[in-house]
Amino acid sequence: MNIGIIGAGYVGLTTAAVLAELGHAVSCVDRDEEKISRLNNGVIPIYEPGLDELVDRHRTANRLIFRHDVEETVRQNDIIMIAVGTPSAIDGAADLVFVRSVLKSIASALSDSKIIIMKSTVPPGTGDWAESFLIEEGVAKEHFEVVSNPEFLREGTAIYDTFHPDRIVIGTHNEAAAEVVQSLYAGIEAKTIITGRTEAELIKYGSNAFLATKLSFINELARVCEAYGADIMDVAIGIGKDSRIGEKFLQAGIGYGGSCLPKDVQALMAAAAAKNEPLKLLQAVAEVNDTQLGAYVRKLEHVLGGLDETKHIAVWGATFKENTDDLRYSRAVAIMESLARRASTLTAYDPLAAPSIAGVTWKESALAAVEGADALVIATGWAEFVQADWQEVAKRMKGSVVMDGRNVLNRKAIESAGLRYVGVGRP
Ligand SMILES: NC(=O)c1ccc[n+]([C@@H]2O[C@H](COP(=O)([O-])OP(=O)(O)OC[C@H]3O[C@@H](n4cnc5c(N)ncnc54)[C@H](O)[C@@H]3O)[C@@H](O)[C@H]2O)c1
Ligand SMILES: O=c1ccn([C@@H]2O[C@H](COP(=O)(O)OP(=O)(O)O[C@H]3O[C@H](CO)[C@@H](O)[C@H](O)[C@H]3O)[C@@H](O)[C@H]2O)c(=O)[nH]1
Repeated sequence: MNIGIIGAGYVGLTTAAVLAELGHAVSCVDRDEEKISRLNNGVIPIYEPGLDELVDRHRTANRLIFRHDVEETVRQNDIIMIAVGTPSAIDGAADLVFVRSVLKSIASALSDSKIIIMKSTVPPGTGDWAESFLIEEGVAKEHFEVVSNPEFLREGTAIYDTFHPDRIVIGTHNEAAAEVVQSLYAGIEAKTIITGRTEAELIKYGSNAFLATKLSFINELARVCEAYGADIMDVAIGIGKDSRIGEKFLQAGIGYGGSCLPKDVQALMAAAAAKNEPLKLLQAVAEVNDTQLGAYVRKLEHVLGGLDETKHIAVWGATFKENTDDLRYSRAVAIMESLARRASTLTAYDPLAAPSIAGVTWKESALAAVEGADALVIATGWAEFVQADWQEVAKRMKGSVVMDGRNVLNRKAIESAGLRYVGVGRP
């Protein structure tokens, strides 16, 4: 099938590459001309394991093309997929400015029958609104069908997740359209859930809100563990073994970040509040996440016997999690911003990113960053940090404190190097 994907970001680019691999002819369009010209020169603008190889293969075979003319892409493809960003507005609601602008372009180009797939994460009711918007813009109802098809991939494992989703959700009451959308994914083995449009939109928000709830739950329980001298890692294993709860997403740490969980929790709260249904549970989930970092900085302060201008702190990690270059709502960046206001020297290293943060000096390697440090904070769980040479780290540091903000390190290896291990919710 001919598919036009609008938005060449983490979702658009990954989906485009996977659909090309499944045998479709895909045009991926972005208004960012520089991004498109880089893609046409074989430069992938984001880091996502396996993406470059897949894009390269299909671009060279002409099954995947990159362009920046949205209207032309709409005219030439029967299936249009919207994968633009839906960031948080000031009040936390999803800002649909990019979606609206894409719909305007679609309206101006649409003349024959199209299926418009909403891949972007959008609030409940957006599909209905998009349909009314297109009609108001003069498009005949019989010329299009808006279908919700939310995306559940995780950054860092986006290609794998797209080929092996837990489920494919298709939101439409139009059977013919549902069949066409389902056929796009032929070759992928997954349960397909065909439901209403608003239900599909809420499945996406409900999923992210539930994942965030699991994380804030375990992070809050980690605080109780700390107070009682218990180990959250053991507690989480015991809890997760109950199949009704599940073992995944129970890793305590300095809080969840990224471009999705924080914004989608806020957007669902805003959507619910707009209907006079304030979500108290999610409010608490967000609050726990917002205070998790502060609790950890206070712990560092306590362990160091004060955090002031005499201290040199090293931080490993900048991205919001490992295996991505994405810095959006990164807790690692937030912890550096907080520490930079208090410590005299802050050195940092990340394998992929070195964002400009006042007071932070970026080093070329993990070992260079710890030179002379009183304490080391692990803010992102990169494998490189897990596998560090702790004897060498101990030699280079001035102090001995290793704060494992992601509970990923091998405690024994650290302690046998003479260093002091401090995790989250661990004795
Ligand atoms: N990143 C993820 O892991 C992930 C996973 C699932 C769902 N989502 C959702 O998918 C959507 C996209 O997320 P993302 O992370 O890929 O965003 P992104 O910011 O990486 O990419 C969005 C792209 O859309 C382009 N764009 C914006 N307006 C445009 C327009 N009018 N015409 C053409 N291109 C335009 C931007 O230039 C950008 O390249 C969001 O709604 C997000 O919540 C993201
Ligand atoms: O046990 C865990 C798991 C994750 N995290 C943190 O939670 C955040 C989010 O992680 P993850 O969900 O793996 O990353 P995303 O790529 O943001 O993926 C989420 O957001 C996407 C965008 O909506 C969805 O598609 C995915 O299903 C959903 O997992 C990161 O800061 C992680 O460090 C933890 O602290 N402990």
